Formats: sequence, structure tokens, C-alpha cells
Amino acid sequence: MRRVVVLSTGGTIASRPDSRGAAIAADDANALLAQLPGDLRVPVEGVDVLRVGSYLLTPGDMAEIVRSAHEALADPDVLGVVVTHGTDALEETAFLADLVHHDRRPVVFTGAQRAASAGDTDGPRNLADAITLAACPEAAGHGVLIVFDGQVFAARGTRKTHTLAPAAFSAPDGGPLGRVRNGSVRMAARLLRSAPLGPEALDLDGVRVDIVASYPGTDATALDAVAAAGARGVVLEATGAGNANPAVRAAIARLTGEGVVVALSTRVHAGPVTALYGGGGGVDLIEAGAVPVGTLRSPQARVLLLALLARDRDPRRVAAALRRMAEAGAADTEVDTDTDHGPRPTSASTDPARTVMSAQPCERKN
Ligand SMILES: NC(=O)C[C@H](N)C(=O)O
Repeated sequence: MRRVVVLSTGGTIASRPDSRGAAIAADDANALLAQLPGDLRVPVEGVDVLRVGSYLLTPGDMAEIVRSAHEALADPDVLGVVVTHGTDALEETAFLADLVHHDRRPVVFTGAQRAASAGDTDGPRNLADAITLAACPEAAGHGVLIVFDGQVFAARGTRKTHTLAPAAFSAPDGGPLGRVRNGSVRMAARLLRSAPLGPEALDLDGVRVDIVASYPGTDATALDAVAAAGARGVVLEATGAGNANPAVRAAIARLTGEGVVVALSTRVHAGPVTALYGGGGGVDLIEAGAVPVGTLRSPQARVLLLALLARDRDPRRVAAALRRMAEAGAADTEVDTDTDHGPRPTSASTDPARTVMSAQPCERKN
């Protein structure tokens, strides 16, 4: 039967209060589907994968979620897959799924900011939007998508940018690709995606990549500690366009000399990492061996590094692949010229830099 598969993994969308009032993932896929509003006009199958807050996920759990999506897509009758997920680490699992996504059918991640037990929970609406999008031909070829509060985002570059608001996600360097409103889908733009990695990129067990922050007065303590703990990769969350100081520069040279791959990201909300400054700035850190990761922020840079290290033990090749794939992200704002999904330009684009607008072929009644 032609259908959408909903993979349930937990998060606030599935949460109810425990005896202390603390939200705990409790609902399974059937309970989520039972709360759906309106007529979705497409059969839906629920599958339980995990039932946890996403802050509890390990890289191995994230790989299991992605493998479950691939298993669902092995059935040609499946139109698309929805993953319900906690929002804390949604950007990580969605990006991992995108890195290995090799199917034109969409995988759509969603969740909620208000628990399933809340009178004003946003979960059922987000889930209905995700199912509509997953069944929509306009979503084909976009890779892995995130739909939240009516906005559609590419997995890559999208982050949780509000702790509580229903509009929890944004893509600071590109904006949304489209929207779902009143059961109707409008896609406005498309990202250029790099070639997908093979399934071995999901063999994350035993691969350690840490994130280390740099700040005024930081020293080499944390960098040396994660290397001693067995990290094969480190993401440095630097200041500004990717700057630190001479102590961090020396630690990066030491770590890369020992075969640890160091990615250079930033704590700043938007914009790319760029080699601009000396004295321990980006010019020096890159010279010492750090790889600038463009507009990727630490959580997704870590996922990319995990995936690359899972498929290759050679740090030089991994660093080269990291550089290549981070650069591919620099093409994020190019206008799509792929017309096989039938784009029809209009003046209603959400982002003038990425103007491709389609009609609304996917409608649901509600
Ligand atoms: N809104 C949410 O889903 C947050 C929750 N802490 C989680 O990530 O599971």
C-alpha cells in the first residue's frame, strides 16, 4: 500500500510529565498518530525506533534511526519517511541522515516544543505537516528536510535557535526552503547537495569526536584532554570568523601531528569561518592544520567528522574530505536550475537569492 512511514524516536512530541512534572518520552508511534488533526489523505504506518529525549542519544542511536529510515525506503510503496525526534539534537540526526541519503524520496524530521500532554501542544500540527510534506512530489530530491512551525528547512545548516518557542529552528545562512500552511506545500528553493556517503559512514561505534570551545584566555587543557581520551577528531568552536590564540594554535599543531583531525568552526550565529587574522587567529590555526568548515556549526561539523572518520582511518584523507564537503556547503545559496521537479518561478520566494517557486500540488483537508 502506498503510504508514509512515521518513525518515532521520542522527544517532547512524545513526552508526558512524570511524578515530579519532569517531561519524559512516553508516547509510542500509535499514540502520536492518534492525535493527528484532520484528513491527511495518505495512509500512514507508525514504527517505534526509540523512545528517549534527544539529549540522551549516542552517535550509535543516531545511526540506528538513519538505518531505520533506509529500511523503510527499501519498500517502493513508501512515498516518504517522517522521523519524530527531540529537538535538542534533531539537527545532528537529520544531518547524518542527509549525508547518506541517496533516494529522491524525502525523509522529513519534526518534533515539538510543547509536550504531548500540553493543551496547546504543537506536536500534532508539526507531524501532520511532516506527513503532508513526505507524501508531496515537490519534496522529492531535496534530501533530508526538517519541518517545524510551518517552515521547511534543509537538514544541512539548520539549527535549533530557540529553547522554547514553537518556531524552534532556523537556517541562519540560508533561510527556509519552503513552507507548509493549511495542508498545502510551497517549496521556494533547493540546496545543492554533495554526493551521498556510503553506508559505512554510519559505523559510528567507537569513533570519538569532541567539541572544544575557545574563549578569551582559553588554553590547551581541553584539547589535550580529549586527545588523551581517544578523540580521532575535534571541532574547535572558535570566536569570530574562526580565531583563538597561540596556545590553541600550538595544541592544534600537536594534535594534527598525532593524527587527530581538527575542524575549525565558530560560536557566532551566522557567516562562514574565514582565514583573516594572525597572532593565533584563523590564518594561524589553519596553518597549524585545522580545517575550516564554512558555515557548518559545531554540532553538524562533529557529525560530518564522525561520518568521515567512520569510513576512513587515514586522517589526511579525512581532512581533505572534510575540506571538500565543507566547501560544497558554500554553494548553499545558489539558485537551483534543476527543473525535473517542475519549478515555476513566481515573485513569492522567501529568499530573493534563491528564487525558485512552485505551485501547491500537495493539499490536505483540515
Ligand atoms: N523539544 C524537545 O524535543 C526537547 C527535548 N529535550 C528533546 O530533545 O528531547
